[in-house]
Amino acid sequence: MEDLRSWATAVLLGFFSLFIMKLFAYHQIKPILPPSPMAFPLLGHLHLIGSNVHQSLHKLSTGLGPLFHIRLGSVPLLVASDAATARELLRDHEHSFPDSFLFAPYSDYWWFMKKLCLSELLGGRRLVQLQWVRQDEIGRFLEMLRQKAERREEVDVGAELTRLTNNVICGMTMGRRCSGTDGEAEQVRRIVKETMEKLDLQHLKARYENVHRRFDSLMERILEEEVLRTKESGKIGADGAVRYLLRVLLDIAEDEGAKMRLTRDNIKGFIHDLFMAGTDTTSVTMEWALAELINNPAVLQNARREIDSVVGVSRLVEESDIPNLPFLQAIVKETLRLHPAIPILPRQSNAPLKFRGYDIPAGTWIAIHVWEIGRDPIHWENPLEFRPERFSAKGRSFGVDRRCPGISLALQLIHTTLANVIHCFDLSVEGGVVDMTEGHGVSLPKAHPLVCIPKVRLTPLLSRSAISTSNPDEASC
Ligand code: HEM
Repeated sequence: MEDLRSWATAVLLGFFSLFIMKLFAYHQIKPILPPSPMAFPLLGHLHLIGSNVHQSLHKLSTGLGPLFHIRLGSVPLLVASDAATARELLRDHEHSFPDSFLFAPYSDYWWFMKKLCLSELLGGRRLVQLQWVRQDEIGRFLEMLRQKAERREEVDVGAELTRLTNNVICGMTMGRRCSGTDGEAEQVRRIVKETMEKLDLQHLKARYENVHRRFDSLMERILEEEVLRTKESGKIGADGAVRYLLRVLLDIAEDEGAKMRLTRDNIKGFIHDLFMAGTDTTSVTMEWALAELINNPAVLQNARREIDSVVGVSRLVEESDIPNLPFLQAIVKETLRLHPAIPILPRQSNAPLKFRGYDIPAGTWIAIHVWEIGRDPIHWENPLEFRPERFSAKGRSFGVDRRCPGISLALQLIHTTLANVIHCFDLSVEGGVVDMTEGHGVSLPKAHPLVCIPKVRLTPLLSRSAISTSNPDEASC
């Protein structure tokens, strides 16, 4: 009996100490996480996320504050939705978020491609060298508007701006006009559009197979043509003509002694990423800007006055005019504030981190809520109003696009296109006011296309002869 009692006591003591140890371990290990709403098992907070992810996250931050966490299925997501939190997170923990948004994670390959991108496509010298591509495409765009105006036809401005941007990137990367009889630009445009529509926060890096396959076969055809063209015409660029990015990449792929060995898949993936990163972001920004200008005629008049006084009324606006058009630049900044082409900037932490006393596990996705930061009433007076004057004060800026290698190209194209449309046309929509509802998609498109009826304001400028389309390297296109 005595044995039984001491045995039972020992078992009880064992259970008790196990319980104490578990309790201790639980409090030791359980991370302290930022606020979070009630979650469902397995689903987590998926039920709280609608088709407009940035708006769903905005609703959540209204209740939970500027730093909260949710779980999308098994994917943990930390959301930073005010400027101070985002700045602190990016500044103090930048080394914990090494993944690049589009390209492969930081690696020798990433650095190599990024350097190449800057030296052969998006850097200052190359931008100047390929200015004629932008000028030519803007000329064609203006001419299309003129013809539509003459015929009093409607224009789907967003679709035309996407075509323009696409043709510029096509022309600058591959030295060819992709638009035209073979409709390649159209195909690229549709593929990029589908990819952008299908990407969402739960599939940040998802590449849908059929979209990929179609891009792949299109690029394969272009690569074959490029190889054939070089065989026929010898090494392009040897005579000082422009070697386009595609040619540079093919040369590296063919060079057995090259430091970085590139495969055809690398080349196709790289070009795909450039289209993905550059097309919709740029065209959607121009479309929102024009929509805002139609809805804000006083701002439009100010912009027009500025352009008329700097450029006059007898020529088109050129890239070299842009530094002298500060109000136009303010219009673009204000557009990016209210309608950021990337409303949520994603990062992923590669190591556990401590932030404001919270434990953020490794592998957590971080969402910098750019859209909400741009509408924060603490920083912006009447944040929902389109008031470019707020950027007229020197030094005021907006945007988290430090790591965007294409931003100089995008701004050149956006400023020059907008300036010329403002200068040469009056755009109006049925009913007089543009519906500004946001649609779905990563690049914050409009819910309803901007369909306008253009009217020519400065007639003599827009005959094709007035638009310089001089391609210094015409033979290679
Ligand atoms: C208004 C137009 C544009 C906006 C608002 C924009 C914005 C951004 C942003 C916010 C990022 C992410 C940066 C980060 O992760 O911190 C990015 C990345 C990138 N952008 Fe842009 N972008 C625009 C146009 C372009 C254009 C025209 C190109 C090139 C043709 C381009 C190429 C890229 C590339 C390659 C990346 C990935 C960089 C990396 O992974 O490190 N972008 N852009």
